[in-house]
Amino acid sequence: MTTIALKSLHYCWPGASTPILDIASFDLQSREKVMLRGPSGSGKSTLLSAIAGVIEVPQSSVHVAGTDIGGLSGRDRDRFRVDHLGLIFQVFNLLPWLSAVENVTLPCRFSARRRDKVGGDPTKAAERLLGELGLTDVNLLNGPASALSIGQQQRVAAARALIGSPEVVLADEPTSALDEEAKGAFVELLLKECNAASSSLLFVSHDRTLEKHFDRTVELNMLNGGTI
Ligand SMILES: Nc1ncnc2c1ncn2[C@@H]1O[C@H](COP(=O)(O)OP(=O)(O)OP(=O)(O)O)[C@@H](O)[C@H]1O
Repeated sequence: MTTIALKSLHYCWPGASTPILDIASFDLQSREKVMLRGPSGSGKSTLLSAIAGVIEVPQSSVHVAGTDIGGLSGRDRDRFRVDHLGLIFQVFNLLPWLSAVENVTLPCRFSARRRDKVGGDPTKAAERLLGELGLTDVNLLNGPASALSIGQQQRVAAARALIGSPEVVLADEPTSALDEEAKGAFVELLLKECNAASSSLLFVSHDRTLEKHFDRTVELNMLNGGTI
């Protein structure tokens, strides 16, 4: 089954003279784990924004988890995003005044679907996920997120993306702040948890050493119809 289906995807940032995205077609299958590579400025983050419905891409076809994103109002896109997508960014965007566990349960506060998929107490689910990702210290789990190291914040961001088993996890260079050993270990954990949640993963990275962990690698320059 296809989880992401893009057809004739074009996008030009306001004021730019050429489109940054010009993609004839791209599919991501259910449970597939794909690495997206491309030079800096080639449009990788822009592509994730189009898939997440953060930017509008008129006259393009973007289907995610069976829904035509372009057919949704802004409000429905926000609802769709929290119901069906897990997002991990380069900057982890944790709420510093909440604890690690409270950050992880946030999607369940905003999405009944994610809460139902947890099928029990979201706090317990958050603690389980954080434990799987190697965070078990109760003081860390219940203390403010502002007290966490970069590597710990990244695990919290991953658990927040995965809670309630979204169909798709989009990760934008989440390993860029980590050393070589920590990068590989984090990707392995992320893939294991995506498998457990039956989530597809589109993972942006420049790092060729991580390629071996994924089902396939897609070069944005090859997808993009000669815009670069
Ligand atoms: N909000 C925005 N407004 C206008 N132009 C933008 C905006 N965001 C990105 N761009 C432009 O779109 C192009 C692609 O940026 P994008 O961040 O998608 O690339 P990237 O491949 O993710 O880069 P990097 O690997 O450096 O993160 C760049 O030229 C950038 O300046």
